[in-house]
Amino acid sequence: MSEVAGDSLERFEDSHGEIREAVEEAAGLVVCTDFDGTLAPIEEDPDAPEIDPENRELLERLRDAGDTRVAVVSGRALTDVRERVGVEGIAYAGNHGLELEREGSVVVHPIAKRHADRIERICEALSEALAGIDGTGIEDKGVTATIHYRQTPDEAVPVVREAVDDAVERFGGSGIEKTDGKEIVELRPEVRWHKGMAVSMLVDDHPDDWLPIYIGDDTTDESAFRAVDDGLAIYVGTGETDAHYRVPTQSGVTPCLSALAEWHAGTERRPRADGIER
Ligand SMILES: O=P(O)(O)OC[C@H]1O[C@H](O[C@H]2O[C@H](CO)[C@@H](O)[C@H](O)[C@H]2O)[C@H](O)[C@@H](O)[C@@H]1O
Repeated sequence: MSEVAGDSLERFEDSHGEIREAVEEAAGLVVCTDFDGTLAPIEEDPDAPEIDPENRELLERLRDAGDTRVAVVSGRALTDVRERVGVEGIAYAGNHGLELEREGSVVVHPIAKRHADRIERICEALSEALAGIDGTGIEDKGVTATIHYRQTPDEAVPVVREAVDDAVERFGGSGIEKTDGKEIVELRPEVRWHKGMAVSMLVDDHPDDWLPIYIGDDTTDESAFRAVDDGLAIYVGTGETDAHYRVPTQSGVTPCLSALAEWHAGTERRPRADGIER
């Protein structure tokens, strides 16, 4: 991973020349983006985030540009992220890729589905165990769950984490694993599947000369950055990352999407190898 401060990771805004060239040389774009902290700012209340309206318009513009695939790839449940983004005719991945909607049809990872009842039991146990701890939230997302402690008093955070460990031990068996995110602990089935694999599936739907792009801000986005290693991986933030470029803050995502849309729109379409008009 590259350490951002003072290392070789270039800012998106300082690299317009090379990024524009990559976009203009590509026959098409597969633009995948994370939701929380990327399309929408991080909020104290996990239920509060709304997509920045300009980002919604830019996703629509990219969708309509021709020779593009747009996808939102989120840790939220599929139905939740689809509603928050509100753009029709694009792909969505929910629950870190365990749920994938392409061309209107939804596939849920079959092993993850089988573990959903364990996730439910853990959430129920945690609702009781954490009822007295102000500011702690449990988000049951079906095949995964998120325990939020952003608004929990600092001294109570270890208590929350311990309660999560206990509940997983009692009801999760060996099938449930824990991961950390931004002021959250997430519980998910122990299956070899992550955002990067969902992104690879989306990219593989398209010819090799299309440019894969991923924009994200959190640890779970790192697998997706690696999945687009031959394209553009854009990290939102100032931490360590495997991405190629960074925008330091969420507000930098709009100019980034806007530049990609503008450069792609200005690209002269090459004739397709199969002779079909683009
Ligand atoms: O993959 P993402 O779309 O980035 O989703 C990751 C998690 O995002 C949400 O939690 C985060 O955002 C909340 C609202 O800004 C914030 O309160 C929380 O502290 C963050 O961790 C969401 O609630 C989770 O389900 C997602 O897994």
